[in-house]
Amino acid sequence: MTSAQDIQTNLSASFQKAVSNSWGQNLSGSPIANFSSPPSSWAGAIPRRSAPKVLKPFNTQDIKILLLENVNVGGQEILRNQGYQVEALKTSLPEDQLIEKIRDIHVIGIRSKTKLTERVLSEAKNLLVVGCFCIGTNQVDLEYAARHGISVFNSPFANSRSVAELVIAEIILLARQIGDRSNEMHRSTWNKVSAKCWEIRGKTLGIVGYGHIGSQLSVLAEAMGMNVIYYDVVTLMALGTARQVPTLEKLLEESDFVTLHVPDLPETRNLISTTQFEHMKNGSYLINASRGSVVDIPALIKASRSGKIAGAALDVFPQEPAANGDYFNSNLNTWGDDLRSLNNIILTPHIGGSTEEAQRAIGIEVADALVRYINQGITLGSVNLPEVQLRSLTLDEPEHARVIYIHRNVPGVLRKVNEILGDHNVDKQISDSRGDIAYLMADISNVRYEQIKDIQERLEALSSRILTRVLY
Ligand SMILES: NC(=O)c1ccc[n+]([C@@H]2O[C@H](COP(=O)([O-])OP(=O)(O)OC[C@H]3O[C@@H](n4cnc5c(N)ncnc54)[C@H](O)[C@@H]3O)[C@@H](O)[C@H]2O)c1
Ligand SMILES: O=C(O)[C@H](O)COP(=O)(O)O
Repeated sequence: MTSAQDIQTNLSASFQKAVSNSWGQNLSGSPIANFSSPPSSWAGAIPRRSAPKVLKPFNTQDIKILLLENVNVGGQEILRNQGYQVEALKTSLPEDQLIEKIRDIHVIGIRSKTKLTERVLSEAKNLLVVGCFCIGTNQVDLEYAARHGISVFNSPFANSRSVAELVIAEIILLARQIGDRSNEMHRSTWNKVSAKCWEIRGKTLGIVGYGHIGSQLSVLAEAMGMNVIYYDVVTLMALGTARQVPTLEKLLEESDFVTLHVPDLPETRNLISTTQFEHMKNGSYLINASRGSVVDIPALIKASRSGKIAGAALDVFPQEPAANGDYFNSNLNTWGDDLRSLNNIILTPHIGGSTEEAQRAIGIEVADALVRYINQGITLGSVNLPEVQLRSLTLDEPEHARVIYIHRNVPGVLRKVNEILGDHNVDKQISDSRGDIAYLMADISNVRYEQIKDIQERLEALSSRILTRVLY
């Protein structure tokens, strides 16, 4: 039988590249399964009569994963238990170091700090998949990734509750000026005041962005006796007695507390700036735990100095340091010192989602999605590729192959693909598209190793190809 090594050696230049994307190039083990003798990663592992065991493709120990920004150990364990090579770092990396590392890896796991720009991704020749171990995906060039067949996953809501709880705490802290009182006590000053300190009962909370976090917050705030209004670009069902208002201006004019829960988008940059502060009630409060780009910080400083707003809580900033340490100063940004000098401004280092519960849940959710994608090509939950799934093949189904063909969504591709696959026994096939990109998954039975090579070569030769993988 032809070995995987032999096949790789004989490949044409273009096929070499394709195989690299489907695990072969630079990997020491077999690029695709040997159908007569299964890979060592699963050979002999399962008693014949046990529940069907999902097939693992290739030698999983050949998969190189880089995890940045202190990804939770629960997630790390899931990946290590697959046999993948996992390097986990506690911080993000400067761009030059990131580029150096990303050249060699198949999978990268990041949080909100690591910027996977076109410049960085264009160096990532072997990269198949990105795991954002957080909610936000604005730090990744999703379109570039999709055009190069790199799937991106995130955890859409595992830290929503943690953020909502932080905001509830901040509403009370701001209303009672707790940050200032605590700072004074730390400097040994006793300053017992009640002027401009309020209960939150009966006050109006204005939520901008009524998604996972905003709606969760709505329920908690109402339970504490607040009136809740919200503004969102889409019409959404109100929870409890909350009420959607038609414009941002209306929300700003009615609210005692304004809290922001929108994604970072071109339309949300500086969503709250000088004009919006003018619309806010005198002596109201602003909370931002969404993205630093959403608030115009110099305008906030002005609104705070003039007494227009009575306080603010900021968890996110336009520039944030890559690691923990003494960084929040004017070396990082021009306004850091001004912010620190203001009264009743609570500053936290992007910890909205930083709880044990949230980080563990995110770690597990994203690591599971990565394993499903690496081992089975399943894109459920992908934020930039079509979501496609076929059931897992088992050891009871020998001589099967799963073909994955990511391609440009242009007319006539399916006919050409099926001319290639049609010579074989295609058990199942599914295809879906998202904008310009389409994802096809087909399970083929009674297929020999040599035939797989032929299928892969022919798919690779199609002009629509972005990436071909053959699993099992
Ligand atoms: N501080 C943290 O640690 C932390 C943690 C989690 C999430 N976040 C940030 O919070 C954001 C919101 O999270 P989520 O899970 O609630 O997101 P989500 O996608 O569930 O909800 C966002 C809502 O904002 C709305 N929206 C979009 N553009 C808008 C606009 N211009 N005006 C008004 N509404 C608009 C959307 O329609 C949606 O309902 C995330 O994108 C992320 O950037 C921060
Ligand atoms: O997008 C998110 O989930 C939050 O901003 C949290 O990001 P982090 O994982 O970097 O703390």
